[in-house]
Amino acid sequence: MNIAVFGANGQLGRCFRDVSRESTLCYTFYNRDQFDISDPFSFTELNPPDIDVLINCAAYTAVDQAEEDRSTADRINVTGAKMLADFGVLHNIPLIHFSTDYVYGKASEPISEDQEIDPVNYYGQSKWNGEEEIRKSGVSHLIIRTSWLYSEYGHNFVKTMLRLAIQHDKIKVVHDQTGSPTYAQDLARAVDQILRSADDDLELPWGIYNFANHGAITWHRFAVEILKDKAVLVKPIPTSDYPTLAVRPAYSVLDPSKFEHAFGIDIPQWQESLERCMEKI
Ligand SMILES: NC(=O)C1=CN([C@@H]2O[C@H](COP(=O)(O)OP(=O)(O)OC[C@H]3O[C@@H](n4cnc5c(N)ncnc54)[C@H](OP(=O)(O)O)[C@@H]3O)[C@@H](O)[C@H]2O)C=CC1
Ligand SMILES: Cc1cn([C@H]2C[C@H](O)[C@@H](COP(=O)(O)OP(=O)(O)O[C@H]3O[C@@H](C)C(=O)[C@@H](O)[C@H]3O)O2)c(=O)[nH]c1=O
Repeated sequence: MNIAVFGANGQLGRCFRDVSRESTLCYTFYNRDQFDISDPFSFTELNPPDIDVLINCAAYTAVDQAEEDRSTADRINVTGAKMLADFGVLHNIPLIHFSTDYVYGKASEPISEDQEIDPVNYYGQSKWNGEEEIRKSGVSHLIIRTSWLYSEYGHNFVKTMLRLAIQHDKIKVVHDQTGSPTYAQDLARAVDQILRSADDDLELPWGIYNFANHGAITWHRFAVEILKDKAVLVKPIPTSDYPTLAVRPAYSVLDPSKFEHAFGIDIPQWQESLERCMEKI
C-alpha cells in the first residue's frame, strides 16, 4: 500500500516518518517546499496510480496568530483540505485528515464526536470549515480530531516548558483549562496500524473520530509533571492572568472510545506516553 504524507516536516509528519521505518507500508513524504497543499500546481506533480491513501498532516496551527491572519489560516486549513479532498474524489483515493478539540463547543464531561460544534477561536473555526469541505467533497475519509499534541519534534507545550525551565526559575501556567495531552507518536502509530490491518479494497469505517491519550489534566498540572525533575517553580494562575489573542476552551477532554472500538486499538494513558516522550527529548 502506497501512502502520501503531506506536511511531513511538522511534528505529526515527523512522527509518521519514524513510524514508516518500522512499517510494512510504503510511505512517501512531502514537506511544504515539495508540496504546498493550497497550490493547485503542486497537484500536477502527483501520479495518482502510485497513491492508495492521502494523509494530511499539513495545517496552520498558530492558534493566536490565526485570530489576526484569518486568510492564511483559511488558505491552509480550508482551501488546502478541500484541494486534497477534491484530488481524492477525482482519483478515488481516500484521505486521512486531522482536526482539533477546538472545534467543539462548551463541555463539562468527556466529549464524544456528536457533541455540538461551536469553535471558541478562529483556528478552531478554520479547522471546522476544512472538515466541512472534506465531507462535502464526497471523498472517503477519516477525520481524526485530536488535542494538545506533543512530541520530541517541532513546537509544542512539552518542549516550551522544558525551554522555559532553562531560562527561568519560576513559570506561571493556567490552572483552569483541562484537556487531554496526546503523544503524536501514538497517533501516527495508530493510523499506521489501521492501514496495515485494512483489506486490499481499503474498506474502513470512514467518518469522524476523536483520538487522545486517556486521562484529563490542566495545563498547570501537565507542566508540573513535565518539570518534576527540574529545579523550577510552576505557579498556577487563572486564564485571566495569561491574556492571549485566542480564547481556549476551559474543558476540552476528548472521549476516544469510538476510535478504540472501531479499530480495536487501545490508546495509552497520557502519563505513560509522556514518559516515553521524555526519554527521547
Ligand atoms: N499541535 C497540536 O497541538 C494539535 C494539532 N492538531 C492537528 O494535527 C495536525 C498536525 O499538527 P502538528 O503536526 O502539530 O502541526 P505542525 O504545525 O507541527 O505542522 C504542520 C506542518 O504543515 C506545514 N504546512 C503549513 N502550510 C502548508 C501548506 N500550505 N502546504 C504544505 N504544508 C504546509 C507546516 O510547514 P512549516 O513548518 O513550513 O510551517 C508544518 O510542517 C494538524 O491538522 C493540526 O491542526 C490537532 C490538535 C492539536
Ligand atoms: C507557554 C505558556 C502557556 N500557557 C497557557 C496558554 C494556553 O492556555 C495553554 C497552552 O498553550 P499553548 O500555546 O501551547 O497551546 P495552544 O497553542 O492553544 O495548543 C493548541 O494547539 C492547537 C494547534 C490545538 O489544536 C489544540 O489542541 C492545542 O494543543 O497554556 C501558560 O499558562 N503559561 C505559559 O508559559
